[in-house]
Amino acid sequence: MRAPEQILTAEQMQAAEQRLIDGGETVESLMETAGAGAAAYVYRACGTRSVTVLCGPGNNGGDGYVIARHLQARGVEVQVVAPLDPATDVAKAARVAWGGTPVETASEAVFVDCLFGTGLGRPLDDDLLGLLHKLAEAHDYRIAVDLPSGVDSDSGELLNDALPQYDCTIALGAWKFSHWLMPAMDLMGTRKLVDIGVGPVSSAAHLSRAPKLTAPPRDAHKYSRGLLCVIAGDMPGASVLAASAARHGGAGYVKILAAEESQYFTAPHDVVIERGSLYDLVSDRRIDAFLVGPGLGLSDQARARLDWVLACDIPTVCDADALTLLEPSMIEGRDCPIIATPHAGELDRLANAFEATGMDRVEMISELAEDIEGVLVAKGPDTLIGSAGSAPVIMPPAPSWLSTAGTGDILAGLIASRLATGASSRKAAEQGCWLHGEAARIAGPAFSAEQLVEAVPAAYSAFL
Ligand SMILES: NC(=O)C1=CN([C@@H]2O[C@H](COP(=O)(O)OP(=O)(O)OC[C@H]3O[C@@H](n4cnc5c(N)ncnc54)[C@H](OP(=O)(O)O)[C@@H]3O)[C@@H](O)[C@H]2O)[C@H](O)CC1
Ligand SMILES: [K+]
Repeated sequence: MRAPEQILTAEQMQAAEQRLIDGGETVESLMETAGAGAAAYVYRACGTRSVTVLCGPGNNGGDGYVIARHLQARGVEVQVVAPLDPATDVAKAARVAWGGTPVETASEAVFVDCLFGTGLGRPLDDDLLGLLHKLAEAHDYRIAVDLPSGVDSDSGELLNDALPQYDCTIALGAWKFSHWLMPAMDLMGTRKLVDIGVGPVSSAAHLSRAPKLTAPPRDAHKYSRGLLCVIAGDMPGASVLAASAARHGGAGYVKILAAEESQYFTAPHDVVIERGSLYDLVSDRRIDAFLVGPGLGLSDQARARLDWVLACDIPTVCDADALTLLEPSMIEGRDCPIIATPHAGELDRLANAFEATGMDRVEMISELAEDIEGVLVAKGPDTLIGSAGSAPVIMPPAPSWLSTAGTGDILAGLIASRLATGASSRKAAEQGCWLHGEAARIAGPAFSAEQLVEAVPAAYSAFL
């Protein structure tokens, strides 16, 4: 069984390679499969346009010699630039099998970067970086094999300040984290994956798969579909926006719970505003989920409201100000999960509050999910979802137009709505993110938060 969405660390990739070799493959056969698969992608993208392959000293370079040989066999004119001789036996053999003579530099149509892959251990030195840029600039179509040279495979960090932008990146065997994490993600261009027989790796991270949502059963009613209560605070506008979005996320009934003395505000007619003491309002046994945080404020009253909601031990989404106020003591003794939806700044604050510091972002998200005994949605251009006891999930990139005020409130509302329908906390988080990203695609360029909300029903139908 293939696992095309799994995302492997360099170490997991090596172990998977070793299992294939233990199962009868050889490094040579793996490199041949990888190189032939990559050459097929290059040929499909570029036909017989002339190609320059930059080969490094390791097996990424080895791939490059295999690619050069396969392209030449298809009648493509190929130059190889090899600033460093092959250091591994299999790469040396690949170079011999290619049989050509490398050139110092070249200026053709297509550039194929096989300088470094998952074995990059340190920043490129100035000579190599200069050559990489010079070749990239001398070609009008740029392909990176396995990874753009200069990125760190596991973290998505760039080991050199400025690296070339690619039109296409061909991953070998499995996705690596840097294919889907910023800033490396931005260099990739379109991403392709060459299957070399790597099977499922237990506990591997994976790309989130589009959800399959359903219509309510025939005998459904608003309570059976789920009652979500959004807690209003000092700035009710954010909770109104979250509640407006939640109406379209699957829950059958959305209310806003507001303190008696809070400022007057309005909401769409199909969102009920209940005013009164929170103690009384949250005691309704029909409540299936809470959303607390959007517009909550950071006052003592806000902290008290958060404390009380968490003490109810009902599935709860904590967003925005609730993440600034959240302390470990507030979730002690809870059985029901919480879903935290921090942006980068709130993530750092949570990491300090829960002492999950000194680790890279992927580890931190998994650690924090364990600490809050729930799910953590680390929002960004590369959204990562960590959940207690499970491997991390990475969301496919969503439109950059989401970088506008209010879209965080909307995401929180959609996740909370999914939670109210009875979806598990991890599924609710993924489904909410999918609805959010699809609504953004449907809303098109330069949408406002309100237009994003209006696009959610069409987004929902995309997953039915
Ligand atoms: N995973 C698979 O299924 C397959 C992967 N393939 C390809 O193999 C590479 C990984 O190969 P590896 O040799 O481990 O790594 P690299 O090719 O990236 O290069 C490592 C060599 O480069 C040297 N190195 C590292 N950093 C630098 C640097 N900044 N400057 C100069 N030299 C550097 C390193 O030597 P050290 O000095 O660090 O000891 C290594 O010599 C993978 O990405 C795939 O492309 C297989 O082809 C097939 C299957
Ligand atoms: K490369």
